[in-house]
Amino acid sequence: MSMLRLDGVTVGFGGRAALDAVDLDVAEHEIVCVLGPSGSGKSTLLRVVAGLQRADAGQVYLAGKDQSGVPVHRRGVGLMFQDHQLFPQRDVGGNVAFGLRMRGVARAEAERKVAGLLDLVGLPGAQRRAVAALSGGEQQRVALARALAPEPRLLMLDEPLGQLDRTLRERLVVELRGLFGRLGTTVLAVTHDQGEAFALADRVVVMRDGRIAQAGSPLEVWQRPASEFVARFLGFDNVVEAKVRGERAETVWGGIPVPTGTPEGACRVLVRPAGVRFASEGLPCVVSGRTFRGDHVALTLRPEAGPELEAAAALQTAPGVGERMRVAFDAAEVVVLP
Ligand SMILES: Nc1ncnc2c1ncn2[C@@H]1O[C@H](COP(=O)(O)OP(=O)(O)OP(=O)(O)O)[C@@H](O)[C@H]1O
Repeated sequence: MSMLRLDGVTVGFGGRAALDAVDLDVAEHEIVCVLGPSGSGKSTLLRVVAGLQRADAGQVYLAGKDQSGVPVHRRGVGLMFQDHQLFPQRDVGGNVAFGLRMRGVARAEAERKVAGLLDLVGLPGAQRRAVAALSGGEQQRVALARALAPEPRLLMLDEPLGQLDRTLRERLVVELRGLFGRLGTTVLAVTHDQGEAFALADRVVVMRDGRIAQAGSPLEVWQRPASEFVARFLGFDNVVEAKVRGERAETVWGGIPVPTGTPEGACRVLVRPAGVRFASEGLPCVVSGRTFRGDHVALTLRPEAGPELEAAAALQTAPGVGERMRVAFDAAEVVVLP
């Protein structure tokens, strides 16, 4: 069943569409991450679903019911914002219990629930701790427990891990995915960090100028970016003008193999860095940059002609800046862009 459905939702600010006829379905128990550059409409999307922002056109449905005119507190959605907005004067328990007390849950029941949630987010027994004395990551967990407490049918997260350092984010993202899976929570999260989105989501939605540029599983979007915009947003910059003839695309980098059935004629072609292979014959290049990436070395190659190329090399054998080599392209890593 569809937990959330947006049908042609449009929101305009001063003649400009922050959301432009957006259609989106989120299934029950699904985790959907919305990605996109600054100003693409991600926060507006969350706000319109929460009821904090009115749609100029289109409908929002929650569990099949049109939400037009339904106020925020009656939508049954949980919200967690970037700056997690904990109440500094309340202790951890008071913060997590907030939504429960608002709903008139009895004290003993609320206390039992708070204890369970704190266990769940990895802060067992933290009820009486002062919020101000917690680390950023601990505060984030408290905010999450608070958002989960009323058992929202849809949990919405706006840059949930935004202010945390990378190591903590990478750990929390794994924990969150596990937690949502165990609870069966339906999640709509917004982030500008693609690593976070790809690690958390069952499905990613890439936005551009108020529209959905692509939606699909992390693997689909990663392997088959639907446009040059999505490809570059994901950090793939090996894009070149091409003319397809048969199973080859002629480019300034020379011939690039393309999948059988690719339409003939002009297009643009993306070669993922993994598909740029050192070869005895092929395009002559000079290494112009070299960046250590932990498990590999990212190389920038300057070819004889055309834009620079990015390649990945093994740590032990990566060439140095200034070295000359030839490269060939692997068909499996080539994507033909419309
Ligand atoms: N209350 C508002 N009044 C006027 N314009 C707004 C308002 N809220 C958003 N906008 C505009 O709508 C567009 C989309 O904004 P939105 O905050 O949804 O983008 P975003 O993708 O969440 O960006 P960011 O990643 O920077 O948070 C932007 O051009 C923004 O300036």
